[in-house]
Amino acid sequence: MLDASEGYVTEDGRKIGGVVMEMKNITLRFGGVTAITDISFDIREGEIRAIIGPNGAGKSSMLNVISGFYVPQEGEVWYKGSRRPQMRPYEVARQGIARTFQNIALFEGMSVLDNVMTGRLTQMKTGLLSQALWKGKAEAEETANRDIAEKVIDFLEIQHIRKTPVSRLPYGLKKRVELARALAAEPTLLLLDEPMAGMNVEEKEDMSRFILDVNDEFGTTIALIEHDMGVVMDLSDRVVVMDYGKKIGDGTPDEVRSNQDVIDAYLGVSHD
Ligand SMILES: Nc1ncnc2c1ncn2[C@@H]1O[C@H](COP(=O)(O)OP(=O)(O)OP(=O)(O)O)[C@@H](O)[C@H]1O
Repeated sequence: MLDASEGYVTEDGRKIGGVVMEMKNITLRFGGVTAITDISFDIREGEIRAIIGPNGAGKSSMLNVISGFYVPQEGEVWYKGSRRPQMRPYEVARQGIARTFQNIALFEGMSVLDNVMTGRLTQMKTGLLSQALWKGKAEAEETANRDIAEKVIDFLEIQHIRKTPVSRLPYGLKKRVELARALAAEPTLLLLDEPMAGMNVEEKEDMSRFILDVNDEFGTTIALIEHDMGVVMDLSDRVVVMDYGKKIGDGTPDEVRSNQDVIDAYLGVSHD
């Protein structure tokens, strides 16, 4: 089992640090529907952590609790060693948590570069008033933000489309632009909601490589939901398995693969 309090070393030699986020006994209800029942798990620094489970298991709801979009009726969210008080999603984003969405949420009429720049908004320090009063300061911040956006664009190999309106891009590239926008916020924790959904094999391979490269190059901790089991098992260091709102498995891909509850609930059935 991988539960050493100071972290662990992965099979491929990457050092995983201490706990960066901890969900403690989370219960989330929508009226009479209990989407999440008493779930606890942690996410460690530098880790790629997957949340899997059949349709309706509560995975997106859990991601929405992490990102502050939903407030659970019970339980505690701990981030960087402190209990997180109730916060609005933009405040959570300011704390270094960025996300992508299951259904692409980009500004279709805007260029790739401008979309990626919107990822900097949560990090901007200069308000409108000081922008008016201190033009120089605002310009310096704009330049710094643009530099970060360009760096991310280079890293994800989308320079050639930086001026192209998003509406003209194929699906796989839109997903990559969404990843770029999330990365532009320089997050500590990156949440990916089905990053490969709807992609062909080649696009999935590209996306997997970029996720691994982001983790490796920037040390970004990543939590992701994904249905493609091959992808999940290849990418992830540890996997949480949910079923009907409950946690039925938690461990390395090998541990999860051989867990009978998981096999019964999920792995024996095709969800593509
Ligand atoms: N906003 C909501 N209002 C009411 N019920 C909801 C809401 N969001 C989710 N649910 C319910 O909570 C349960 C968990 O849904 P959730 O979308 O979190 O599952 P999921 O594992 O992400 O599913 P999928 O793989 O299909 O995306 C489902 O029964 C769903 O109908």
